Amino acid sequence: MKDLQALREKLSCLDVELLEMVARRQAIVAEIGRVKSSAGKGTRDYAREKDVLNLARQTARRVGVDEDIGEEMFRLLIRASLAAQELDKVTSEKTGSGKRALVIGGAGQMGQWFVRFLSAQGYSVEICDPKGGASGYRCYGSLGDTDLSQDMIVIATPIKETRILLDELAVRRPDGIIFDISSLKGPLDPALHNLVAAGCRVTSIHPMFGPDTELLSGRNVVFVDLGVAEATAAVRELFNSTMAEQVSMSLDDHDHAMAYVLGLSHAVNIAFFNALSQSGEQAEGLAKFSSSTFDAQMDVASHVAEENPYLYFEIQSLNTHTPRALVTLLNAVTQVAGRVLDGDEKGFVELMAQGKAFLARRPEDRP
Ligand SMILES: O=C(O)C(=O)C[C@]1(C(=O)O)C=C[C@@H](O)C=C1
Repeated sequence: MKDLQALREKLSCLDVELLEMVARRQAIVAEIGRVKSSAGKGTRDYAREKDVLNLARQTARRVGVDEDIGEEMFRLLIRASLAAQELDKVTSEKTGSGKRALVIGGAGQMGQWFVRFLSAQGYSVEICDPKGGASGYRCYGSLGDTDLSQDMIVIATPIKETRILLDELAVRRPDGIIFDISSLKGPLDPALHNLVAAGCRVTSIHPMFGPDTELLSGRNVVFVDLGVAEATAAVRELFNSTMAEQVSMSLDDHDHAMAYVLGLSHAVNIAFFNALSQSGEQAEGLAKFSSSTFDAQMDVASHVAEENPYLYFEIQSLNTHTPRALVTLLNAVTQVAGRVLDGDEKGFVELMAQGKAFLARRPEDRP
């Protein structure tokens, strides 16, 4: 027993040293970030990352550590480097210095993300939300309480509410740049164009990431330009100091894509956990025999089950492209069932081959 305690104490000392070394690494990484930034270089350097990971694998092999563990550790460290360098860049560029921003729906999850993001850029952020705002921010209970004199107005509210707010803004015609972050654009089409017609500087974006996201590398922000180039350029500028991929799309192409990217993937997961819950099986029981595929699918499904069901219903029901996506899903399930129940091995293998060929076309460099 004494030996065990002595060994654990030795191990704890090493763990502390390991973390001290991580801190030293991060200090150097911060310096590298500033050097790259002042030389006008991008934050991410894939070639260098490859070298870092190769060195990690080689060293792991030499010292008798599993190579995958060596690589995993350094992937994690690189992610931490990128997140720190990105935040440093966003904060140091101070794009919003001396300017005011209003986040409507600033108490919601994505609203809070924008409050933090704009504050980091140096904006003086105000919140409009009946639920109140975070402490330290000026807060309005309703749109009627502010004179809308802010330089930037973000609308981060549910889709139906956004439509009403856009109509109100079209009447009041604020001077600032206006943008919404809704998951669907079709339901907002008339209201957005109303604002354009009213002479407002408005654009529409869709951040393709959740409110917990800290690092924008590998994440997409979709821009739906409404013909007011100045507004789109101003909102693009907000993301220029980040590593987010800026993607342009028309309003209809956006909703068409979202019927699959959001609608189909949500529906598959909702169907999956409901099939399980209606099967009579117990989650605890299944967990005992779970396979890696089942665990991975359960993780995604659990994530979906935690999301806001009202928002998820809006994403399904307000998209005119949803019926097509859902019918495609029904057909696909029917096909799988048909080939299995008919004992059609050749057909089943063909289905899997088709899917494999489709998936092989995904780009490799995802975060
Ligand atoms: O070498 C750099 O440019 C770094 O910023 C350091 C580092 C790393 O953590 O090793 C981080 C991000 C880059 O994409 C590559 C490597």
